[in-house]
Amino acid sequence: MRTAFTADQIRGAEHVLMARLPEGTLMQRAAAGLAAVCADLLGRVYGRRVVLLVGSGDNGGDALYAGERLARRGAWAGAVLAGSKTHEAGLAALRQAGGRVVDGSALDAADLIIDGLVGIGVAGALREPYARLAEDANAARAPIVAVDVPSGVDASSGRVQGAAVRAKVTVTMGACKTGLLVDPGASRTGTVELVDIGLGPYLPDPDVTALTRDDVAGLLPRPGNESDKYRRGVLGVAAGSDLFTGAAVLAVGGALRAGAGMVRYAGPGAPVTQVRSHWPEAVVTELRRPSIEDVGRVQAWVLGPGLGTGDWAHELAAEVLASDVPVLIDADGLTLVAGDRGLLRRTAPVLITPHAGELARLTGADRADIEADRLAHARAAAAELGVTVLLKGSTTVVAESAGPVRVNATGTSWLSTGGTGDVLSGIAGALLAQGLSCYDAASCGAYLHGLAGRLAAEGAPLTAADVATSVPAAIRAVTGGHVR
Ligand SMILES: NC(=O)C1=CN([C@@H]2O[C@H](COP(=O)(O)OP(=O)(O)OC[C@H]3O[C@@H](n4cnc5c(N)ncnc54)[C@H](O)[C@@H]3O)[C@@H](O)[C@H]2O)[C@@H](O)CC1
Ligand SMILES: Nc1ncnc2c1ncn2[C@@H]1O[C@H](COP(=O)(O)OP(=O)(O)O)[C@@H](O)[C@H]1O
Ligand SMILES: [K+]
Repeated sequence: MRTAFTADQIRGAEHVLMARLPEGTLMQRAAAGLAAVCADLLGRVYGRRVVLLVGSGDNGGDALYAGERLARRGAWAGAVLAGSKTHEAGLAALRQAGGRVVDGSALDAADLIIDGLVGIGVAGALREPYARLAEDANAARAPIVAVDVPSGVDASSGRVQGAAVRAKVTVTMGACKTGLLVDPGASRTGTVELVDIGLGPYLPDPDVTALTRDDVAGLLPRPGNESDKYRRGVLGVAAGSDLFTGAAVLAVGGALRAGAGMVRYAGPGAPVTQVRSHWPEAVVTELRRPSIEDVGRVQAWVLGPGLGTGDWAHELAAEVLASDVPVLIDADGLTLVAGDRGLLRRTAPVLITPHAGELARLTGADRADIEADRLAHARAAAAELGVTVLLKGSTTVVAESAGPVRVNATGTSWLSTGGTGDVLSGIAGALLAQGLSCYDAASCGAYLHGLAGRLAAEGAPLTAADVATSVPAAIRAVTGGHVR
């Protein structure tokens, strides 16, 4: 499990550790790790031009001491001093090693730029001259190594409020910061390299986690020798309408590929015809009235993709939500719930899978605000509605009212095409039906969906149906595909 922490959590741990060590020890550990990553990136250090962007805090100190180390190995090291004050001991060390103070024009001829403007001590958007220096560094041809976090990215949320450095590598000290895993910050971060400064024993429970391949392999249900289709878990899918037939086909497809023992599809005539012709494996009930009475037993429901939002859909949603099994609510199901919160009053678990626009409809928050601070909004919605929230988008996050938020890192922007969300609801629904909790079904579902997207795309456009087709390959990639 990967873990990440807020700036406050890191500061708290650093405080305890620092009290036990001689002054300056942590900064030297940080600078040594930073210089090693820079040297790797440069290949040859001797004679290369390294420009340090140095802010007024300890982040600038890290950069100066790393510059000192590179200068001792023969690099040309020039520090641009951006703040009203400078880490004096660090600057003296740099000078001692042959480094110098330069102005921003040195960025143009740099082979490598070290961003030590600000780290976890920053509040709000970058001020001048930091903001302009961040933009000049982005415009230069040299790669940027960010110290701790790319300056301009909020370490605790991933929020970017103005100019921000776009790093090739972020060398983060002690532990990963939440903002490095969540967009928009994550897309400024490049590769994350963690430098161990001995913080581990002093860290609290993480703010966010990200499942690794091994975690997912451990969580995914597999049929045992005694399994049959009912014991593996039957998923009901209430989706599709005469207007939207594709959503039903895609949700059922995602569910079948993700290992449901059986999928029972329930809907009106037009999607029924489509689901039957695409998926002979599904057991289909054509609904003449909005009732699930004749559908048969299921262990979980997916409710909403393409369902419509009229009275018929509302009645069907009420019936599904009156059942005593977990329900995943997506798409039109979310619009229905937004108009009638009372539908959520139930004792069995609920997993909602909105994109930012759907969450905005549910909570009244502004869509742009949700995209700017996904974690806070997902957490708040989970607490307010009493459900598990999987918030889709460039970074998918899974939140419950308490505990760490799970962030998914497997996605690809090729997934931003119509219908891929319907496939995700089928995948996560199938995992719910197989007995995973909402939290695990959502986070494993997002992991497999993202990976299936990557496998389907291979750097070119994909369709939602391609994503469903690639789910078994994604599962094989996760589990090692043992033949039993
Ligand atoms: N505390 C520790 O034990 C360690 C800290 N380390 C480094 O220290 C960093 C934190 O250092 P600091 O707490 O000094 O904070 P930073 O260096 O991150 O930033 C604080 C400075 O930035 C200025 N500032 C704040 N908001 C700004 C804005 N919007 N625009 C421009 N300037 C702004 C402040 O006036 C202050 O001088 C970490 O990110 C890490 O790089 C490492 O040396 C490892 C050990
Ligand atoms: N830029 C992106 N990077 C990674 N994944 C993305 C991106 N944009 C969208 N996605 C993913 O694609 C899917 C789109 O779902 P959704 O918005 O519900 O579309 P639809 O309703 O058409 O199915 C979600 O899983 C989302 O996380
Ligand atoms: K930085």
